Amino acid sequence: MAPSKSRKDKDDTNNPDFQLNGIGNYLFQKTVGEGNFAKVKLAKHKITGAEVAIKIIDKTTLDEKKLGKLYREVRIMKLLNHPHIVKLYEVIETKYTVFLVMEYASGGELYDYLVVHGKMKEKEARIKFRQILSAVSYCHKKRVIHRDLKAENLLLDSNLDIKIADFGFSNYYDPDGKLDTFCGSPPYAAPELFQGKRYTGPEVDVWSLGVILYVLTTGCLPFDGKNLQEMRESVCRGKYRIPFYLSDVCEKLLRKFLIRDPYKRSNLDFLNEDPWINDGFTESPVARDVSTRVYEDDTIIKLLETKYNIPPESVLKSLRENIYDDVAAMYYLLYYD
Ligand SMILES: CC1(C)C(=O)N([C@H]2C=Cc3c(O)cccc32)c2nc(Nc3ccccc3)ncc21
Repeated sequence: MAPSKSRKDKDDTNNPDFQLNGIGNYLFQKTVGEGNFAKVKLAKHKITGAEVAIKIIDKTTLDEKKLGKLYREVRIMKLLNHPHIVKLYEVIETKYTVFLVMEYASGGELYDYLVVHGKMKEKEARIKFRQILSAVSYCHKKRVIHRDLKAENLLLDSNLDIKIADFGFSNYYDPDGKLDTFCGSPPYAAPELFQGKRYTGPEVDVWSLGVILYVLTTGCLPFDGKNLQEMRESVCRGKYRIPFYLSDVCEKLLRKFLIRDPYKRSNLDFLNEDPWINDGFTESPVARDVSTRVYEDDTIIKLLETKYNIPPESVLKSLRENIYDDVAAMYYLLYYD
């Protein structure tokens, strides 16, 4: 941590970038979130007026290992392009700071939504849960696991649709390999993580999804404890109360997620025929790849050229070469507007 100055203000760092009122084509508006290495500000794109959220990471506070994790998070965010995952628009890096310009989810955390509105009816929970499953299944197909799925990381946009955020704990996984980093938040962590066992990857997200389904439909956590030891015992015992109002099909679905044996709780394919998941829908949320949104949309490229004098070839170059620069950001901001 950079030596703190005598001033007691929030920006307790020597990093000059933290005193800015904007960066690139963006003007900061207000702080939306604050962590120990990063700050997230709501910002406005000067040219299109679009609202974005900019995650500002102070590199001077990161050691080699944490810096490596940051660049891995950015690489993974660049890979992901799904309607229910927060979109990365632009990456701006200075000597001291990384600015991740991302989609702003104006509805805030699903966690806060549940605190305010209480548990969801199964019909509403199904819609939200299908969105979450579609996004997580998309990640798993790209060999990416999130590892910190929880109600606090599930954001809502202005239509109250799900936007999965915070891939800070995410990683690639090898279907034949093993990972051993204990990640995530205890109430959502799979038993094998508490037991320090190595794991493949998707199965730890599958457990967290079971906890999320329980939280959506009951407004409570299935496993709880007043300290980590009690929490661990509760999770490893794997017993949780089923409220009377929960439907049989929902109870059966919970049982498919909250299986203590990681080898039985393998991946999300079991959802294709699940009656609760597919009630009222013709297609499973994990069936096919709904995610790749159409890119190189001619109308947007034309608009960028006529209204903003951006040559089409430079837009296509940035999009095709996965360069998250100001040109790509213009395209995304107009495309998602
Ligand atoms: C850039 C990105 C993805 C991000 O890192 N955060 C932070 C910041 C606060 C926070 C949180 O409270 C939970 C998860 C992620 C985050 C974002 N927060 C939002 N909206 C929001 C709006 C009102 C309250 C909370 C979040 N949109 C996009 C992001």
